[in-house]
Amino acid sequence: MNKSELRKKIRILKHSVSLEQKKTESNKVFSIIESIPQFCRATNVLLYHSLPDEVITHEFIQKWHLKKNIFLPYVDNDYLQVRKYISGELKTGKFGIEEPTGPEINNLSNIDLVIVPGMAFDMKGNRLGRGKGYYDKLLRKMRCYKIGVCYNFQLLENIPVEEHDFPMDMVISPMNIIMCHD
Ligand SMILES: Nc1nc2c(c(=O)[nH]1)N(C=O)[C@@H](CNc1ccc(C(=O)N[C@@H](CCC(=O)O)C(=O)O)cc1)CN2
Ligand SMILES: Nc1ncnc2c1ncn2[C@@H]1O[C@H](COP(=O)(O)OP(=O)(O)OP(=O)(O)O)[C@@H](O)[C@H]1O
Repeated sequence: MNKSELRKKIRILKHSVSLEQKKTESNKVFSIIESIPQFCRATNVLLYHSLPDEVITHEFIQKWHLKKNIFLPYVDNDYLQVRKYISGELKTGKFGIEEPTGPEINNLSNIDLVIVPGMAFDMKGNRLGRGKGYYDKLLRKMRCYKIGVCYNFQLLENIPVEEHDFPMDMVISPMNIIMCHD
């Protein structure tokens, strides 16, 4: 199956999960994240503000934003830029995503951990995104630990990989913790 066929398949599967189920599964994913050392020792965490079909981050952002520095991406033409999340300071951007309006950071090397959404991930840490290449371009500029998060049905044995795709170090679903490097 190629990338666009896979996206179609995942989109259909996403409709079979209720909001209640999504909330329960998202809580599981983020309680796993709270237990892993890469999160515990991180000061600066790049998260995402979830869309309705993604692992839900809203409560997690609220819970942690005063204890750690939480950063969120925003779409700037063909690239993602990063801003610090400040409570309540969000504005709907391109694609209907709530984006931060706080101070912009240029130095991505200060980010300790990035938590990445995806349409699907595989056991090697490969990621299938929404097909715009935004995260691929951002992640290759970042040296820090990268965790992909998804629901169980989004974790696949293999997904097609292209040269520009950037792999995760770990993938977490409610039922699986995949360490992607040997
Ligand atoms: N919550 C969240 N924030 C994110 C991303 C994401 O995937 N999730 N991004 C990850 O890159 C960036 C935004 N990229 C996005 C790219 C496409 C679509 C989207 O809705 N695409 C439609 C098709 C729209 C079109 O082609 O015009 C779709 O998937 O149905 C959304 C976000 C930055 N912020
Ligand atoms: N590092 C890069 N530099 C330039 N173009 C890139 C880069 N990475 C990806 N692209 C372009 O982005 C397009 C979409 O790539 P792909 O289908 O892998 O996106 P994706 O990872 O699924 O999406 P996203 O990262 O936005 O969630 C491709 O046509 C590719 O040419």
